[in-house]
Amino acid sequence: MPWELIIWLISAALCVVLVMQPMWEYRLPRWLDGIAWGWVLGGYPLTVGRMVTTWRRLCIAAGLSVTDRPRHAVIAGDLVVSGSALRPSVPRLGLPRLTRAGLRLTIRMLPGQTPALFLSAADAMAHAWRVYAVRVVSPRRGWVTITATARDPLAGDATAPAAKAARLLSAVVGRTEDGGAWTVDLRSVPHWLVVGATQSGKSTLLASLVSELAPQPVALVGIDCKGGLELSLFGPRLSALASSRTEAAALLNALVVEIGHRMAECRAAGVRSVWELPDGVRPVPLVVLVDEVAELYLSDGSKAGRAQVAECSTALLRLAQLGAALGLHLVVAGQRVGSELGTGVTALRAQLGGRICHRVHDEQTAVMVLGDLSPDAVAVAQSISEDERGVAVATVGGSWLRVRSTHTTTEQARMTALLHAKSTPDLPGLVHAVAGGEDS
Ligand SMILES: Nc1ncnc2c1ncn2[C@@H]1O[C@H](COP(=O)(O)OP(=O)(O)OP(=O)(O)O)[C@@H](O)[C@H]1O
Repeated sequence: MPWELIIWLISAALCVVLVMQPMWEYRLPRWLDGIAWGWVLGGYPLTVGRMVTTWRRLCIAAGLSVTDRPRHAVIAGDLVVSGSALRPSVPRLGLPRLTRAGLRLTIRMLPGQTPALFLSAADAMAHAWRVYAVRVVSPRRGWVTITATARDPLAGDATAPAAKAARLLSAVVGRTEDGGAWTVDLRSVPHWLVVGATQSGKSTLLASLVSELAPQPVALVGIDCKGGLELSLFGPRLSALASSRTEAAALLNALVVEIGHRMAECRAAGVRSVWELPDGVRPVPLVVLVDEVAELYLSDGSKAGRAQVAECSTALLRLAQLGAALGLHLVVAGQRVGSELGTGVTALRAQLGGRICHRVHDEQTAVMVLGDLSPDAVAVAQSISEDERGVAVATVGGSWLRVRSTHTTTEQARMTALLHAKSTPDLPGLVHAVAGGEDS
């Protein structure tokens, strides 16, 4: 049977299966819910066909080919002809593996090639394969992983795929561009920095995070120097809330004292972290949410103001440096975290290993958030438009991904906080510190 006929028969069979989708889809097991069958049965085979047929031409046109022959040849005596070899080598196309929203393949680079070459060819690949976007990362030396996304999975209403956080301090806060659940896991990455212009979706992300952490046995502590406007929504589920810089300084100092106690406990038990303490003895994990961090660093110029900024800055830095092993986690949000706020904020930023960058106004902000960990993500963060609220670039498992938070409304956040108010751990030391700060 000629190949053409086999391909035609397979295509016809796939078309019939697609047309009959309503008749068989409801019989499928639940774990197959939400699969884009149009992509699986139609788009995926077509895209693989395009990849196979265009790969060689694409590599040559996009500069991904190499030639192992010399660029000139001696024809006779001192007559030399130079030029490009007629048949350059191209990297071997790996096996395209199906994902929920597209496909992924791994390619071994040829000697002398660098990931930057493939990175700059990403747009050409998306064009040749007619997919929404292509992303290239290099998980290990000599290899690149190419992820093609069929359509933008972050467009439209952003509800996270039905997934449950697997363990304590981990929260499913939205979805990723490859169609999976976006999980912020504070046990793997203890501290996070969330940056974005006004109305980009920072508070909504914090609301999703709090909604996920609220049912867990953790203490949530808020610092919101915008008068508590944002975080007071979660009031019933917060163990303490500071709504001015004076209160914040008092609360941060009380947290430093708390981690001092935890350190002493660990030392007495001969362990290196609270996670090694037995269940009944281990202190409750603390998650400190800071909204608009710049407010902690901006002083009115007075001596007292400067002293308070220094106090907050030192305390936050100590918490970031020592907190992870002692069950204290920071989630710090703001519009900018530049060096204009002082050296303290730069030192703090270096301690916040998890980064989430929403839409930003300028390149420097994106560089500040992602430049040191994922320089190739800077341009992607800058391309987030005003309409893409809640869309961000986030560091995920040593790499980065475009993500979108679950759209948690003010009302939903308030209800969740009320519902789980009973699980709020009592931390009188922190509450007294805030009250003391309020009085002074
Ligand atoms: N994931 C999302 N999906 C849909 N809409 C969203 C999403 N995230 C945020 N929004 C919408 O964007 C708007 C701004 O969101 P949000 O208040 O979280 O931004 P922000 O960065 O905290 O702003 P500000 O700094 O001014 O407080 C809200 O109207 C919200 O409903």
